[in-house]
Order: sequence, then C-alpha cells, then structure tokens
Amino acid sequence: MIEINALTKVYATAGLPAVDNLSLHVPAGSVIGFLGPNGAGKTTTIKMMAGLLTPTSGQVRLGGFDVTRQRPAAMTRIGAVLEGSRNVYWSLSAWQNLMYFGRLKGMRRARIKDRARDLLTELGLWERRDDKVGGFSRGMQQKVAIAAALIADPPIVLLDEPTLGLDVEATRTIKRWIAELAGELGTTVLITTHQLGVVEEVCDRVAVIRQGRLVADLPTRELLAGSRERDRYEIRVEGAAPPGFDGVTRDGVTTITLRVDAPGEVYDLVERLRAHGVVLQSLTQVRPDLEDVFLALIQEPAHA
Ligand SMILES: Nc1ncnc2c1ncn2[C@@H]1O[C@H](COP(=O)(O)OP(=O)(O)OP(=O)(O)O)[C@@H](O)[C@H]1O
Repeated sequence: MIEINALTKVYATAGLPAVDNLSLHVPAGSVIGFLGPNGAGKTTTIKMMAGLLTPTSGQVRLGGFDVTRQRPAAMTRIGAVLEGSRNVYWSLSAWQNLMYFGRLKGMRRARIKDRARDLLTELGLWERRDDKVGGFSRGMQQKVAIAAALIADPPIVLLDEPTLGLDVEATRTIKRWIAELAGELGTTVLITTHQLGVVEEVCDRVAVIRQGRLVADLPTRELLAGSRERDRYEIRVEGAAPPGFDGVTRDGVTTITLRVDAPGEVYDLVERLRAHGVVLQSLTQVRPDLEDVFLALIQEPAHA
C-alpha cells in the first residue's frame, strides 16, 4: 500500500509549493489514476515517492517503509516508470537493461531471462533486444522503461504517463498488464496520465490534484455517478450556426453543445433554433464522462 502524509515540496526557485500538504492512501491491489492539469504537481509527487526528490515536509511510506528514512527497503517495494523513460540506460541494449534491473532487484539470472523474454516478446521488442536503447524510437524506449519497472513484479508500481507515445497495440498490452497485476498479484498501481480513457478503463480510484492540493479522491464509479456535472446535449443542425449560437461547423453541419440544469432548457433551445428556420438533424444526450467531471473539478474556483 501507498501512504502519503501531509507531503509538501517547495522548489528553491519557486514561491508557491509544487505539492502542498498532500495526503493520499492507496490500498494494496488498487489501481489509482493520479490526475491533474499541467503543472499540478504529479511528477513532483512521483519523484518524491520514488526517492528521487526530498520532500520539504511530510512523508511517503511504501509497503510500510518510509522513503526518506528507510530508503533502501522502500525502494525494493517499487518499480517506477518516470517522465521521458529516464529510468533506463540508453547506452545499454534492451536485454542488458532488463538484466541489470533484474540483478539490482536481487532476482536470479534464470528468472530474469524468462521474465525479460516474456516482457520483450509481448511488447514486440524481442527481435530488437540486442540493440542499444539510445537508438530506439520514443515509444520503444518507453516500452523498455515499462519492462524494466515490471521485471521483478514489485508490489507497488508507479507509472508517470506510461502510455505516452505508445502505439495502439502496446497501449492495449499495458492496460491489460495493469489489470492483471492488480487482479492477480495484488499489485498497487499509481498512474499519472492525461489520457482519461485509460483511467476510465483501468483505474478503480481517481485522485485529482490541482496546484499541489488534493481536490478529489474516490472510486472512479462514484466520481462519475456522483458528479455534479450537468448533462450535455449535442444538437446537429444543417448549415452554419444562427446568430447567438456557438457551434462547430464541418461539412455543412453545425454541432451545438448545450449544458442544461433542467430538461426544459432543451425545448427552449430547440424553439429558438426553429424560430431561426434552422433544420435540425439530430439531438443527442451525452452523459458526463470522466473528461467532463475532471474538467469541472479543475475549473472550480481556486482555493483561498
Ligand atoms: N526542478 C524544478 N524546479 C523548480 N520548479 C519546478 C521544478 N520541477 C517542477 N517545478 C514546478 O512545480 C510545479 C509542478 O510541476 P510538475 O512537473 O510536478 O507538474 P505535473 O503535474 O507533473 O505537470 P505535467 O502534467 O505538465 O507533467 C510546476 O509549477 C513546475 O513549474
């Protein structure tokens, strides 16, 4: 399990804290999406969790071990994919990287070889295993970084933008692995991503931070069900948007998006469109998805 208590980071060059009194507990076997807009403090938090950055105050415990005071023990509990695949050595081949990280985690050589073969094969990198990682494409480097993080089946996995730059097939493989790790091995997984579809598919919990502070932490299902976000309607009309309406016009059809508090507002809008002589093509009710809920959360007025 991951326990973050009153974690704060103030960079020497900055006035405001990048992470501000953040507390978050992630039970074993959970997959949590750690979300927030650019600059919210996600990477700073993950770096403190991975022992790469010292907190200004507060504490991170991984599997019960304090990352600052019991660093070596805490580090044996995690596998991490950090921003920009920087957790692998570019001068080594994919295979050498996995051998290195496996040994570092105290694995037996035969076990590392088996695991490395499986990981590289499933990621489509087996044929390229002896090539230097520095010569790989960004997506291929990311795959090696993920394989290195998972080589020893650590009980806690931290993934900073794991699917960034990955192709469709690899993204699907990673999503499947995350579900299997949590479901079969009881692994605790924390993911940061801007790809909310990935979160909706694999995360059972979502934590949202903004300006370094936690603004939501609850099961994904509850976040979606309890959302105060209003229902949205998409109305497609022929031709351009009439005066007073905002819409996106493409191929002679305009889509007007309307958020309503009461269903009666839809009738009013349709009446107003008819008064302009506009031809209605379709009217669709769109239930709020994670993207709507997320945008509403991060757009609420800033805290005092
Ligand atoms: N090395 C640093 N020195 C000073 N300020 C930093 C440093 N790294 C990050 N920051 C600042 O800390 C804040 C949080 O940045 P961080 O990278 O943690 O955000 P993030 O949520 O990961 O953003 P993104 O989604 O863009 O990756 C930002 O205001 C950023 O400018």
